Amino acid sequence: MAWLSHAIYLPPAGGNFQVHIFPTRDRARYGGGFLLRSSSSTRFAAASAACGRILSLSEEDGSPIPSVGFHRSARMEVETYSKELDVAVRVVQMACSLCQRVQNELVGWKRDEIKSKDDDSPVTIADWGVQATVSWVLSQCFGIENVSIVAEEDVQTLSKKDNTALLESVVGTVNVCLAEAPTFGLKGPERALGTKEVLEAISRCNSNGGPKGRFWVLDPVDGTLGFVRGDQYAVALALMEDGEVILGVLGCPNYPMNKAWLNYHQHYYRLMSKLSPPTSGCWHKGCVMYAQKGSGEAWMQPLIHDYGKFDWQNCARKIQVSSVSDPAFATFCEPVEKTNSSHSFTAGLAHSVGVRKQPLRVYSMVKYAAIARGDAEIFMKFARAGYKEKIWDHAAGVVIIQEAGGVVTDAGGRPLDFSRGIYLEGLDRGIIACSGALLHEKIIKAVDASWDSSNL
Ligand SMILES: Nc1ncnc2c1ncn2[C@@H]1O[C@H](COP(=O)(O)OS(=O)(=O)O)[C@@H](OP(=O)(O)O)[C@H]1O
Ligand SMILES: [Mg+2]
Ligand SMILES: [Mg+2]
Ligand SMILES: [Mg+2]
Repeated sequence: MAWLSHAIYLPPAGGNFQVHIFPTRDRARYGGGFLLRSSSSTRFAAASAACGRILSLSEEDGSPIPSVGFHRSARMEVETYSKELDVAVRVVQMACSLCQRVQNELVGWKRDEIKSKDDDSPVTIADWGVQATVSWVLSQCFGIENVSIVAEEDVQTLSKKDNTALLESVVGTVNVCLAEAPTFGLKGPERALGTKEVLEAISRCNSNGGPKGRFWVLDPVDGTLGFVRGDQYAVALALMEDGEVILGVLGCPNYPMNKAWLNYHQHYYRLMSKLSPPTSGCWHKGCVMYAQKGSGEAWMQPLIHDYGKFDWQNCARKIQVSSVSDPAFATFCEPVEKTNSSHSFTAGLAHSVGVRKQPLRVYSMVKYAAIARGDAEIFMKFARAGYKEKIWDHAAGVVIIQEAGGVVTDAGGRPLDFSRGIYLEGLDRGIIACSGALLHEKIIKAVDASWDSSNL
């Protein structure tokens, strides 16, 4: 925890600058928090990035700051998350490397290595492997007693007697990945983990979330269906504090830094690797996006295979949502599977607001990534009645879109509530993410106009 005193922040490296504080009325974007503005616009980025979540604000004499107005001088208690963000980005990079290795071996997979869960959704070595790896690394970096994780997978299937070969594969995959930790600037285990330790690491992710305290939210492989089909998927890690998403990191191993390579990627997979990749080096490496709430910035870096040789902060580039606000030129994306979201309802909505392009159907939170970096303008998801959205399917993506300048709410225009356990309780009808407020408002109105006549 750090203090911003008299509106002058002294960064650890020295130097100082003024920070002006504005209460924000933009609840959908900032959840009613405070915005920081430095006295010089060039310093704004540094100021907001340097400041973490604001815990309290008061006048110099300690009296509370009124809720409106402009403050030149204030005391500000902030929580900084630089270590958490650094570790989260590195471990997501490691997890992407694990997934790529497993996906590349996919062709040789036996069917029994892809398991079906009770809801018939698939789960693989990569899902368990990433969950074990992230859990182990976070515990190692922050202390086992300080780490609480809400995550998708459990050990039920893996612990069954007839799945010992599968469990062995998971343990092997985790150990190969953890052995790489030093190349990502992280500490690996002194000796390979045993079966018990891997199972423990997976099962430790048993937090139920909620409105208080700090916990991580992990979807080890989001879009497992896309993953097993050789298509898009994401590794999603978020940090929550007192019910708010503070950090979001999204690893997208098949989503190239440059959109132009995406078509190539799809073509490449369709032809089952009969093509040789383009010569431009890292086309296939995918990307990792990340953002810290309230910073007003979102970043993207390529998948990196050797952190030791890489100055990752310098190879990151800032991302921003698209500036297109005319629906006629907008692209809307949605889930691939129509069982996950009503394609007919969104087609009607798109038509009624004047969207002309065909929907971009993409597996996983790569849809959030597409909005955050301006490859698409609208994301809509309307699950069937009775389905409850889980926080790990959205947390990381939401904060990244918001910090890249976009808007994410439910269909009633309210922010998604991540504070009520593992589900997005109280979600009104569906999820709408847009690059800007204008498009967002149009979609919300269109939902209201057509909801009653829908079968949802
Ligand atoms: N019935 C139903 N309705 C809505 N959502 C569901 C449903 N079943 C599953 N899921 C969750 O959807 C995650 C994948 O969502 P997507 O939006 O990427 O859908 S799709 O794969 O593109 O069709 C997927 O995440 P992963 O399990 O991590 O792949 C699920 O949590
Ligand atoms: Mg799943
Ligand atoms: Mg998921
Ligand atoms: Mg998953």
